[in-house]
Amino acid sequence: MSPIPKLIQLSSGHAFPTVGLGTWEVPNSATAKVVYEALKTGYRLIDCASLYGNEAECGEGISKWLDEGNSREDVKYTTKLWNSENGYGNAKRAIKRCLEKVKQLGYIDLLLIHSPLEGPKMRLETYKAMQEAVDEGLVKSIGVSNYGIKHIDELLAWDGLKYKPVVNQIEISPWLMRQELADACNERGIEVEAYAPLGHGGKINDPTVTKIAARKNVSGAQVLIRWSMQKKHIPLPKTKTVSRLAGNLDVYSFSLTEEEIRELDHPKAYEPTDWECTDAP
Ligand SMILES: NC(=O)C1=CN([C@@H]2O[C@H](COP(=O)(O)OP(=O)(O)OC[C@H]3O[C@@H](n4cnc5c(N)ncnc54)[C@H](OP(=O)(O)O)[C@@H]3O)[C@@H](O)[C@H]2O)C=CC1
Ligand SMILES: O=C1Nc2ccccc2C1=O
Repeated sequence: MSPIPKLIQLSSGHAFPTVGLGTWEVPNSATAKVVYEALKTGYRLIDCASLYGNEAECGEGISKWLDEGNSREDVKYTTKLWNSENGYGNAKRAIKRCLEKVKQLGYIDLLLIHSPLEGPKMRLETYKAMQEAVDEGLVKSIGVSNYGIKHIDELLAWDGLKYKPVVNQIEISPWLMRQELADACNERGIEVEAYAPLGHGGKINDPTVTKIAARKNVSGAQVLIRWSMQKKHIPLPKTKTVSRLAGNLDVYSFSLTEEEIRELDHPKAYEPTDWECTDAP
């Protein structure tokens, strides 16, 4: 297969890394160091959310790396508006709060609506505030998370749409393939970001994963991250363990065969590890 590039271009025109670091449940006391070490290791995408409570610490880790002479354009920082931050005025205030937490960065690269759960009116009002944040230069690109096809099509059909969502961040792994949703995103020019690509850590020691990992002389985590990349997702593996960072990013120099991909695929499985709201009304 042809090599997977380190960067792709989003529909907003901005470059975006093909693997990122998840930061959910990274303790506040560890976040700045993990993020800084991740950037030194070569990560260029940090995924956070107002829900996670460690936005300021992510900003601290990124700033430390920038202070060493690195370029702001080379790192992408994502955050997400939580359900309670939906609604036009509410979202406007929340966006300011998000930016205030990482003010050294100057802007947010990618802002997502965390879920569709608040219903059609709130979803579109929130998105209106997000679009205005792009116009105000607070945010570079906007997108959605946990959206099903009907939520995406609602947004694409909205007469107020000015900036298409660049990504849909959803849980996808070999045990939750969501092929129809992923295909629909791709057909609409929306990149799929894969959260919980390691099954929240629970699939790293799966027997098939372990067998393939041994054959390739890589770790189980690397096999799962590479599976995600070969499905054209942008995986967001999380680790709070500095010694695991390098391995989880060392996923560009080997590839899985079509046969190995087939062995890993579980198209009939349905094993979400977090929440499920792609089917919300
Ligand atoms: N938009 C949304 O609704 C959601 C978004 N997300 C995003 O996706 C990210 C990733 O998902 P997450 O649920 O955290 O789960 P992951 O699938 O990334 O798994 C993380 C777990 O795997 C462990 N792990 C990581 N690397 C290795 C390794 N090389 N060897 C052994 N164990 C390893 C981690 O342990 P340790 O940390 O102890 O090293 C942790 O327990 C989140 O952090 C968040 O940024 C996640 C859920 C929902
Ligand atoms: O990373 C996350 N873990 C979660 C668990 C429940 C709801 C949202 C999330 C996240 O965004």
